Amino acid sequence: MMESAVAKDLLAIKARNISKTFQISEDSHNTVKHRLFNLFNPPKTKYVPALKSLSLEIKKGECIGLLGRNGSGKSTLVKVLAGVYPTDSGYINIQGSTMLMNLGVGMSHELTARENIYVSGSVLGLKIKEIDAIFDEIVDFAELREFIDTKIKFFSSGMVARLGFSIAVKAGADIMFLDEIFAVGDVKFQEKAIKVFESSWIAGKTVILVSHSMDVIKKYCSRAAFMKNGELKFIGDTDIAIEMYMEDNH
Ligand SMILES: Nc1ncnc2c1ncn2[C@@H]1O[C@H](COP(=O)(O)OP(=O)(O)OP(=O)(O)O)[C@@H](O)[C@H]1O
Repeated sequence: MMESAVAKDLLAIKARNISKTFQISEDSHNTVKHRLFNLFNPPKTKYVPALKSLSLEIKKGECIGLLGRNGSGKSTLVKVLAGVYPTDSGYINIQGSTMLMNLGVGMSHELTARENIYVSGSVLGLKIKEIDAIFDEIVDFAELREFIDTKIKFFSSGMVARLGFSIAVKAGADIMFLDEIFAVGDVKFQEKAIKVFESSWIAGKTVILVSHSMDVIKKYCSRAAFMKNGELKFIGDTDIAIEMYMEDNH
């Protein structure tokens, strides 16, 4: 067995041989006629192997980039590591609290901004009193005070994303999975978001950054991983990972 190169207490994430396959049922029997003629021919099940026996180690305090073409498995990987999806097989060890951020995910559109702050905070493990204490900061950061009691189904997508970002900024976690977050809000909000990202996340947390922006990956990541068809093809030097990704795009 290969021994870990890094002492266990220095690792934030250790994953060994993790796999995830999605099952999709392809129901082509949409019409009554189709159904009648296909009574004995059930819908087909398709299997999508999104992660194929993948292993990686991420050190505490690292900012690591995750590259790969659409559908290569990046979002599935961060969701599995953040505990959103179970794996089919393999082993994952996470040291610290985790938070997954992507645009608007986890928000309930039938609830108001206020209610969403409390629900999201609870999901992140905060007690009601702890949410009370950061509530105003979240609302101010998101610049959504006048809409605080509005159901978020009436928000623009940028407003929903701002709310999600602000909750993540104020609630925080040891390990942040950031899936294409730099597209949040308008330019003014983006500048504010980058400032927070640089001062409190890059400086003090473990960050896994999914981005199609090579400039962002180059600027912040000490290492990067390249994925293709559910496999981790490379993890290491950022420039090499970027080169592999660029080649895969040709
Ligand atoms: N919930 C799901 N149910 C079924 N299949 C899924 C699901 N989520 C992802 N997949 C499939 O798994 C594969 C990997 O998808 P994933 O979203 O992880 O890719 P990605 O690298 O994040 O892509 P993108 O750059 O477009 O965000 C794709 O083939 C996708 O169709």
